[in-house]
Amino acid sequence: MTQKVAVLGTGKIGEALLSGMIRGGWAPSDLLVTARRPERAEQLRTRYGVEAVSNAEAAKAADTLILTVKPQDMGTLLTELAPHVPADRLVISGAAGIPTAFFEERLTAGTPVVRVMTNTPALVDEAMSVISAGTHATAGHLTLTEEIFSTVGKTLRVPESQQDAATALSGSGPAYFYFLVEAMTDAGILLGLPRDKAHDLIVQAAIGASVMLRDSGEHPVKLRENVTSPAGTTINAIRELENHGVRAALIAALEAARDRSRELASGTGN
Ligand SMILES: NC(=O)C1=CN([C@@H]2O[C@H](COP(=O)(O)OP(=O)(O)OC[C@H]3O[C@@H](n4cnc5c(N)ncnc54)[C@H](OP(=O)(O)O)[C@@H]3O)[C@@H](O)[C@H]2O)C=CC1
Ligand SMILES: O=C(O)[C@@H]1CCC=N1
Repeated sequence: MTQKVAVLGTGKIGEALLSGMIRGGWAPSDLLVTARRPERAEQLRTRYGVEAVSNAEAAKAADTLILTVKPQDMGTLLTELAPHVPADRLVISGAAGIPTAFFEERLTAGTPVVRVMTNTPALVDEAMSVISAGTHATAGHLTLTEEIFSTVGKTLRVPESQQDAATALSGSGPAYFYFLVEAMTDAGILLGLPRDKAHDLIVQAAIGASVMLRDSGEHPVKLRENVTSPAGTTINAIRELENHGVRAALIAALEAARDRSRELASGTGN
């Protein structure tokens, strides 16, 4: 039986997933989208050849509903949606922080819910999508969720108790790397390089390091040691990073992201 999937609240993450599913072979006729603004609905129709419908219509017509609104908008969306969602629908949440229990409390008793934290590299099919089952989600629901999200990259199942940590590491993760690239490009400017060249040097270093991290099978410490020659240049840089507490700053930063994910659990943003 063909599965019909609806993406509700098709913003950045919803569109990244939608486009990935189409690249992955899903027929646009099996996909529905919803948007808050008519011009956004029209944009999605034109770009992807999908039907844009109301949230209520999506709930009635699709077997699987993927909710990709901001955590602060999830309560309002669920209030609108709940009367229209039969208990045999699979509901997938892509929102940070909000536990599956939040959905289960608001939807018809027994509705299967799966929580997913993906990231923006979905746009280039290099996402990491971290998946957890709610109380009523079966192995089949998890497999279907993996099928959908594997169109945009890798997937990983974790217990829901690890989702806030996963959000801090991989949901927000790309932003930390962009931040580092931005800072190191500034360093290049300080050292007298033109901005475009500094950007290219750092981005290629990041790509090379990423591929080695993924493919070499070596521990990051070993890879770093291989770059760090005795009395060489790298150890001078590493000493400054340690002097400035960069390791401690990163640990504190990810802990703060994990804490914010926990705060978002209420669906109010507070
Ligand atoms: N950005 C990221 O890197 C990641 C985000 N996430 C999660 O994904 C979710 C979406 O984030 P993101 O894509 O960045 O946010 P966006 O604001 O880009 O997308 C959310 C979309 O939902 C629409 N919307 C809000 N309420 C409704 C409604 N009632 N009916 C229909 N559409 C509605 C918004 O419309 P309008 O355009 O009018 O505001 C917007 O287009 C969040 O929950 C976030 O936690 C997860 C992983 C990574
Ligand atoms: O910053 C956020 O809240 C979202 C969730 C993970 C990445 N972006």
